[in-house]
Amino acid sequence: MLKIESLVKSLDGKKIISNISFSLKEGQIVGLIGRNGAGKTTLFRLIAGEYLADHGSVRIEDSADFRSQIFYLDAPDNFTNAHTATQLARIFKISYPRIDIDWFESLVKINNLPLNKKLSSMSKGQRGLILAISAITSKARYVLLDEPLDGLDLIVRDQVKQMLITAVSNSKTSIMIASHNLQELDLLTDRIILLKDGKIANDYMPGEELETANVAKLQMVIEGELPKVVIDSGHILEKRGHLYVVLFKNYDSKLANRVKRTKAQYIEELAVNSDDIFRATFDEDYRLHQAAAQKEEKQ
Ligand SMILES: Nc1ncnc2c1ncn2[C@@H]1O[C@H](COP(=O)(O)OP(=O)(O)OP(=O)(O)O)[C@@H](O)[C@H]1O
Repeated sequence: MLKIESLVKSLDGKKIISNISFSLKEGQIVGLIGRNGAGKTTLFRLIAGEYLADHGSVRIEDSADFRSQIFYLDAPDNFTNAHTATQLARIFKISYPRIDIDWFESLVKINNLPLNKKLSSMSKGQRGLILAISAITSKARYVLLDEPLDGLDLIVRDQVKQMLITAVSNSKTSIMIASHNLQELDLLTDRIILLKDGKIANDYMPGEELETANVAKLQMVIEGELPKVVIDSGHILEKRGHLYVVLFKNYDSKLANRVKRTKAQYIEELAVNSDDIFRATFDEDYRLHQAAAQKEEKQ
């Protein structure tokens, strides 16, 4: 198990990671989400040992061989581009001595990718596939991937996802994926960690968010004026005629009663997903933005 305990990191005098603790179990795919600049890459760099933490620790229980157990490519384009797939596998062997080069080469071939062409002359999707193949065949127990599916077409994304799922189910690998594609993460991951203000704001299993996040998504039919509770505490996600989909955070029994007492003709609770959790977590950012826009309008 990879144990992260009380990690703290400041950059340029600003606290980016502020007391983060969690463990990564074997055989899990974990999503890491947060707004731009939330500290996802910084956290990966700390876990991979590229940054020294100001405080706290990253440990792998039952292993002293730390480096070869964590696969992380920081800004992969920088060095991988200058090499062919065959060369890369041999370079990776220095850091990951257990890399299975035969398996690497067979996966490259199965995916119709060239072994002897520099990555710089491949497309983004082809490079993405080669990096996913490298991560899996490295035999590192913990794989950290920053936006691995970004910019890849649907078919390549499915191929990468298939490889990641096979890797965790066939071995003791554990994969952590930083991504802004929350819908994709909901379907791919066993667990999602949401960063806000340098801390873990939520840690949940997709599909079970409702119990942990206290967020409700209601489909409501409202004719006439919008009820005050919807304006004050809700976030309207959709409107089609009189049909509204409204998100509520901190949805406790008091708020539920206020909603029930409205003149809505029909109310139905819908399943909550990570997009909803994310919006609810950053609700104040919307409201600040709205207030600033209104102020601008008045001037
Ligand atoms: N080398 C650095 N020196 C100073 N500040 C940095 C450095 N790297 C990152 N930061 C700052 O740390 C914060 C977190 O950056 P980080 O790249 O970890 O965020 P992120 O969650 O990965 O963002 P994104 O989703 O946009 O990729 C940002 O405010 C960024 O400006």
